Amino acid sequence: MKVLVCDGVSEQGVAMLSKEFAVEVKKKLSPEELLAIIPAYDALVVRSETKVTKAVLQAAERLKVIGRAGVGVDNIDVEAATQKGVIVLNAPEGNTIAATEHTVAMMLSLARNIPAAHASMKNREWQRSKYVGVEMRGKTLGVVGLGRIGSGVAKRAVALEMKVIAYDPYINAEHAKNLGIELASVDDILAQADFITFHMPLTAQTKYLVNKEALAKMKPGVRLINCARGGIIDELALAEALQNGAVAGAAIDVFEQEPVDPGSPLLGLDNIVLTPHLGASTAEAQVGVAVDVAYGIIAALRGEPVTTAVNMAPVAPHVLKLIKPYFNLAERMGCTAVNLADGPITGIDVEYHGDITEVDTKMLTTAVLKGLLNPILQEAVNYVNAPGLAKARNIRVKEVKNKEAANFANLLTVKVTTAQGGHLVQGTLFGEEERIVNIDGHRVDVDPRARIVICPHINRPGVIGTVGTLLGEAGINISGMQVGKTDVSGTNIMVLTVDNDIPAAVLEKVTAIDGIFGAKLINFNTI
Ligand SMILES: NC(=O)C1=CN([C@@H]2O[C@H](COP(=O)(O)OP(=O)(O)OC[C@H]3O[C@@H](n4cnc5c(N)ncnc54)[C@H](O)[C@@H]3O)[C@@H](O)[C@H]2O)C=CC1
Ligand SMILES: O=C(O)CCC(=O)C(=O)O
Repeated sequence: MKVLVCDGVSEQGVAMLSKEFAVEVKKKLSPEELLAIIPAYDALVVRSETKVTKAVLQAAERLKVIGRAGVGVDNIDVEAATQKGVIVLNAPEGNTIAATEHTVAMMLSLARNIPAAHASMKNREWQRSKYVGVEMRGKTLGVVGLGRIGSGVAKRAVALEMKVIAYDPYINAEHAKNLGIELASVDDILAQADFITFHMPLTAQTKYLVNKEALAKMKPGVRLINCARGGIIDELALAEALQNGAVAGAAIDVFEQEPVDPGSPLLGLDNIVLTPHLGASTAEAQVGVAVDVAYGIIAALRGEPVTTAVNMAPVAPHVLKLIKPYFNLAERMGCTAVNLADGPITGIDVEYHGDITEVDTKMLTTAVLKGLLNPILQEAVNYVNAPGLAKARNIRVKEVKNKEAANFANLLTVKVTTAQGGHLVQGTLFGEEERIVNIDGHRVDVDPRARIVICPHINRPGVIGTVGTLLGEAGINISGMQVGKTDVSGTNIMVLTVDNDIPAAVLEKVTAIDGIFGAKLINFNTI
C-alpha cells in the first residue's frame, strides 16, 4: 500500500505510517501535479493547503482513505469521496487546545493592542497613551459554536471573569450550565456582547453569518475574533466596520482566501490583529493530529472501522470498546450468509441478543454488509460505502434487538432473504475467540478464520464418508470437521475445514453425491 503525505505533517505520524506502508512526502504540489500522481496511492494525508477536489477523486484509482491532520475538512470534497467509497477521516481533538489558546491569545492581544504596540516599539517609538486597552473582567463574551474549541474558550473566559453567553443550535442548556455560561440567540449575542468569537464550521448556514446586517446589530465598539473559518465573516463588510469604528477591533486567523490576497482591505487596517492560520500551529498539536491521523489511516487500510471518519456515523469510545471485538465476526458472518444464499438477496436482518443490545450496533450491521457485499462486488466495499451499496441493490436492511441471549452472553444472528427462501447464521465470542454457532438451524462450532466447506446433507450412513474420500482423492486435506444437529426432516449440515482451495470441478462432484444438497467453499483468509 502506498501513502502520499502532502502539506507539513509531523514526523511522528509519518514514522508510524512508514512502519506499515510505503510513504512518500511531497509538499507544495500544484493541483496538476497532485492530479497526475494520485492514481498510484491508496491513502492521502493533508492539512489545509492541499485541495482534494472532485477531479482529484475521479483520478484516484486506488485511493481508499484521505486523512486530514486537523479538524476542518472543507478542503476535501467529502461528498465526492463518499460516492467513491473513499473514507475521509480527521483528527478532531489533537489541535483543540492549540486553537483554544490561540483564540484567547488573539482576544487578549486585541484588547491590549499588543501587536501594534510591539510594532511601534520595534520602530523605536514609546507611545504609551496610544495603546490604552480594555479589560476582560466584567465584559460579555459571545461564543458562536460551542463545540470543543468554543467550550474551551468559554471555560477560559469564565476564568478571566467575563460573562459568557453562547449560541449553538445543536448544544443543550445542560452543557452550557456545566461551563458556567448561558445559551442565547444570535441576536442576543449581537446586541449584548463586547467580544464575539466564532467556533463553528463554514457551512451554507454559517457563510457570511457576520455580514452588513449582523454588524449593524452589534454593540458599538464590539471586538470580533475568528479562529474558525474564513467566510464566516464577510471581509469587505468587516473592513468597512473597522474603518468607521462600528467595530473597535478584530483578531483574524482564517481568511476567505488563503494565503490572503495582498490587496485585501484587512491588511491595511490598524485596529486588527492578523495571524496566517496559526490556530493549530503548536508543536504539541502538530504531533497530536499527525499521530491521530496515522492511527486512522492504518485502521482504514487494514479494513478496520475508523472512529474519526467524517463520512461514516461516529461511534463513541465506550460503544467502540464493547462492539470492536465483534467486527471480524460480523463481517465473516455476512460473508457466510452470502455464500449460503441461493439467488439475489432481497433483505438482511441482523439481530443482536444480550448486553450488546444496550449500545448502538449500526457499525456492526455495516460490518455484516461489508462481509456480505465484498465477495460479490467488483469494487472494494468498506464501512463508508457498504450501506449505500446495499441500498443501491435494493437490499432491505433491518436491525433487531432482543436482550435475551439464551446460552450466550451476546449472540449475533444474520438472516438473508432471497426469492428461494432464506438462510441463517449465528455467531458469538467465546472469550476472544470468534465462533459461528448455528447455520440454518443446525448447532455447530466453526472457527470463521479458516477455509471451510459447508455441505447440507441427509443424515444417513455413508454420506460424510463419501465426501471425505472424494476430497482425499483430489488431494484436499480435511483438518477439521463439524456436523450439526439433525433436524426433523433428517437434514444436517457438515462444515469441513480444509487446507487448500478446492477446484470448482471437485466441488461439483461433491454436490453430485447422493444425499448432498450443495457444497460452498468459503475462504475466510481472503477477508
Ligand atoms: N484556526 C485553526 O487553525 C483551527 C481552526 N479550527 C476550526 O474551528 C472550528 C471549530 O472546531 P471544533 O470546536 O474542533 O469543532 P466542533 O465540531 O467540536 O464544534 C463545532 C460546533 O459548531 C456548532 N455549529 C454548527 N453549526 C452551527 C451554527 N450554524 N451556528 C452555531 N454553531 C454551529 C456545532 O454544533 C459544534 O458544537 C472548525 O471550523 C475548525 O475547522 C479548528 C482547529 C484549528
Ligand atoms: O492544519 C492546520 O494548520 C489548520 C488547522 C485547522 O484549521 C483545522 O484543524 O481545522
